[in-house]
Amino acid sequence: MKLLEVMNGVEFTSQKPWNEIENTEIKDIAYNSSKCEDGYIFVAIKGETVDGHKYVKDAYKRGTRVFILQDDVELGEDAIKLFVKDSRIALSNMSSNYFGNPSRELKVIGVTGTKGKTTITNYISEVLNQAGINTGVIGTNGTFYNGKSEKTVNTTPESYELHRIFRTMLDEGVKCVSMEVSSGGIMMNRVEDVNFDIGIFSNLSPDHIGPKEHPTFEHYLECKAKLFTLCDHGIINIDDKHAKDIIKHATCHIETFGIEKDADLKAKNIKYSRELDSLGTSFDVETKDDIFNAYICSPGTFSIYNALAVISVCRYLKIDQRLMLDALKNAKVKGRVEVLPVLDYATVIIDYAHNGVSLENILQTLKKYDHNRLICLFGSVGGRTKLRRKELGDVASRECDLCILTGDNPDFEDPMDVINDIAKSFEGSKCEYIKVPDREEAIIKAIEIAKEGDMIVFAGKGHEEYQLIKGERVPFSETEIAKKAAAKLMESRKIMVESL
Ligand SMILES: CC(=O)N[C@H]1[C@@H](OP(=O)(O)OP(=O)(O)OC[C@H]2O[C@@H](n3ccc(=O)[nH]c3=O)[C@H](O)[C@@H]2O)O[C@H](CO)[C@@H](O)[C@@H]1O[C@H](C)C(=O)N[C@@H](C)C(=O)N[C@H](CCC(=O)O)C(=O)O
Ligand SMILES: Nc1ncnc2c1ncn2[C@@H]1O[C@H](COP(=O)(O)OP(=O)(O)OP(=O)(O)O)[C@@H](O)[C@H]1O
Repeated sequence: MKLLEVMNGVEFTSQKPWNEIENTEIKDIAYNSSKCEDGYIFVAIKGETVDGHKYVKDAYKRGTRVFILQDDVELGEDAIKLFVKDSRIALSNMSSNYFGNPSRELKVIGVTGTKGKTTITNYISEVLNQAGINTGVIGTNGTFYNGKSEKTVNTTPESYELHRIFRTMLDEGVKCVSMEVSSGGIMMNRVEDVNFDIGIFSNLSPDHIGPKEHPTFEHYLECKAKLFTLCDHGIINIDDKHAKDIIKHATCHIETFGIEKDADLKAKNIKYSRELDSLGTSFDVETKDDIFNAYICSPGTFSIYNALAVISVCRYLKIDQRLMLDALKNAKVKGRVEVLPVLDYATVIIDYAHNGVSLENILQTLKKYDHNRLICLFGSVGGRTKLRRKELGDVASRECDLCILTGDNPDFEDPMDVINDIAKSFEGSKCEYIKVPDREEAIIKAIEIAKEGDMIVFAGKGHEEYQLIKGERVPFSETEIAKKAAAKLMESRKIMVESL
């Protein structure tokens, strides 16, 4: 490919004459020097940890001769240096060009917000696929299309990976992509050149504020709001207290959904139901010219908000209403309020809630269903802010009858130290608690102590199939452990009954 085709739309200056740049062909783009070889362009990014300009010489040694730079670096005479104002923005533009601007040929739906991104993107894909629109997903749980999957390092991949994935999906017949748009992804210009058709805002609360992330809450909000300058049609949760701020920044057409405030799509007459393998919610959806009933096999108010976002998308894309409602009825997301039908006398749920806000949401939601005790098994990640431990402990000790404090990705920290931090929240609380640092033992304990009508939540790990211990991802499946423990328990009870 010609270098100039890749640079289309990127402003740059160079130390080389135009004819030399014009005649240069390139094989590929790399933003990590270790991937560089002859024929590549190396994009030097000033990172959060290191300055990519440090690795320019390494890329040169590997045979690369074309460089995108913000600062000058001394190199051999044969190097072509293209100077840009911002390497990340240049990488985004170049990646889109290199892969043939695939997002322009796809319908791209971006979902942003503090909570609900993974759930909404996956619901959209399930519903659209069932309606016959081949839809792929990109987000925290990975990349999925046509039954294939790929792991992602970031919720919103780096621009080069993103456009590569779009290209592959497009070549394999995908028509629509439902993707999570993190504030970090927007801050790092990963989605700058994505042609979004629809943007969705779920909600906003303080998160990702700190070193290497957002300096302030306002910055976090502005990053989220930027999505609504990159899309044609914005779908906004009007009940969120920051909806107005998001709309204020938007340049796209806006449509709203909600439960409390006036909205283009409003849920009413909410009813909850509890089955062995699901916690369901039924509600009426009212628009200015229609009213219909919807059912989802997921509990609580936040699930209704997620469903309203999906219904808004389907209406915008003119999906048949019957098809949409049928698909929504069965839509499930791994590790998001996932009911494990392992015990026939108690409800066991796996959920990804790992901060105060989401744990409070799920626990308060579950309390709305008939239950005996509300039991929560949780921990908090090692080596990170102690504030999260306090938030989680405060919420769980307030909302639950019993908590099992355990390990959750302890990494290099002793899980007991994390547990002891969390336990401080239980001083003076009516909620009982036990400490079981090994998460597998904790799950077995939870299954053993379950009584008729109990509601038990394993919070924090959600879809994760590992436990992070001393820098290593050790395979770990909550589902498998719970299944085995329940089967063993049932077997021992059967033996006891038979021996009577
Ligand atoms: C702190 C942070 O955000 N880091 C992200 C960032 O890496 P970075 O800029 O820090 O990279 P760096 O390590 O400083 O290196 C700078 C440059 O030198 C290059 N390099 C480095 C070493 C070498 O030998 N050769 C070389 O060329 C690197 O490839 C890079 O281009 O850019 C990388 C590529 O886009 C990301 O993978 C990486 O995400 C890390 C893994 C991360 O944890 N990010 C989190 C904060 C994040 O982005 N989270 C959001 C979700 C949260 C939200 O809602 O905001 C997400 O979308 O995942
Ligand atoms: N709309 C929502 N509002 C509040 N909480 C939600 C919502 N949807 C899901 N949750 C809760 O938050 C947890 C994470 O949900 P989900 O993974 O969909 O959000 P996310 O935005 O992708 O989060 P993260 O950035 O942490 O990956 C769920 O397990 C559930 O407990």
